Amino acid sequence: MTDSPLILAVPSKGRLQENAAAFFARAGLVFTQSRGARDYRGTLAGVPDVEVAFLSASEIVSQLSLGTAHLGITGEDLIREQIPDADEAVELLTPLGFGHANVVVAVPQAWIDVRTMADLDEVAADLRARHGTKMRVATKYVNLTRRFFAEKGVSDYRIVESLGATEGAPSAGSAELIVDITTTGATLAANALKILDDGVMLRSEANLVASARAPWSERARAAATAVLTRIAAEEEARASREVRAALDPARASALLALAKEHGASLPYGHALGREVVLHCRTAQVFDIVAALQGIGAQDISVRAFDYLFRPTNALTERLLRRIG
Ligand SMILES: Nc1ncnc2c1ncn2[C@@H]1O[C@H](COP(=O)(O)OP(=O)(O)OP(=O)(O)O)[C@@H](O)[C@H]1O
Ligand SMILES: O=P(O)(O)OC[C@H]1O[C@H](OP(=O)(O)OP(=O)(O)O)[C@H](O)[C@@H]1O
Ligand SMILES: [Mg+2]
Repeated sequence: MTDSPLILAVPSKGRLQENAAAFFARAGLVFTQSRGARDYRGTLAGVPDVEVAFLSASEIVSQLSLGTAHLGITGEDLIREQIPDADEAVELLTPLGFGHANVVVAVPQAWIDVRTMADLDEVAADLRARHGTKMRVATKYVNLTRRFFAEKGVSDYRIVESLGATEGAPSAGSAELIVDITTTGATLAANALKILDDGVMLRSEANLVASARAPWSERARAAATAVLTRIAAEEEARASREVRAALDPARASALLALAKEHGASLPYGHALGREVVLHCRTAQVFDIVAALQGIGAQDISVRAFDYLFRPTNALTERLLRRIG
């Protein structure tokens, strides 16, 4: 255990799979499934001490929670639903910009007077009075639903656990309303359901998640640092540009002021003769070019990077802060 490798859990199916593989590929991290396609374990080409586990998004959450995986990619909705003490068990290192979906409370469109969570109290009272039954909520997000309904002060209801086709429950007569995940809203619309005005329980997306309970051996830490450093260097590269120009060395102080004003850096110094090299935020490029022209710079070029390695990065720092 003291020398265990890093276990990296990645989605093997479903919506997150392709995006997750593309995310690692961008950072030059390529999975190899050594013993054929039916093998649900793999490695990362060129990165030692990493074992890749191919699992469902929900299984990834279980393993992060138990500490049988160190790092994983999964949806925040599943983290919040499946781990009661999520903030103790895991650290969300960074949202990944894909797998966006909202967990929502939806009711039949035909309920024209029901618009907010508070209106559900009346629905519940009405059901009780007329039929002597409890209002039923179909969902697989049992824990998120209990927490959210309690926060909103709605208590007179019963959960009907649903493992698929949740949106069909109201028309099938197995529940009055639902809690489910939605992206485009097409499935809700197809089932004549509407989201309550204050019924968005969680805005979820895929996250890179670290387990606080996994055995973080020296080997696992070093491997995680190698992986996170590459991911961070690729993100930093996309957010940055290099600007080069020819500039009269006598304009050095104007150059320093320009760099400061635009939040750019002069990584190789500002007194190297006529050639100047700036690193800046991608969004600042054209402002900086104009400013450089303004102080007499010539032959200005702008380049993108594949990777940009800084002395430290937010991902590694966040992990190390958490696991000590
Ligand atoms: N429109 C969407 N519907 C469902 N999940 C989505 C959607 N968009 C993104 N996700 C994210 O993807 C995660 C996994 O969902 P997905 O349906 O791909 O998994 P799955 O492997 O099919 O699991 P299951 O069989 O339990 O649905 C969700 O928990 C959520 O975080
Ligand atoms: O808002 P939309 O874009 O219509 O997406 C929402 C639907 O997608 C998911 O189902 P999925 O296709 O994953 O099938 P599943 O329920 O079997 O997982 C989810 O459970 C919703 O039913
Ligand atoms: Mg699904």
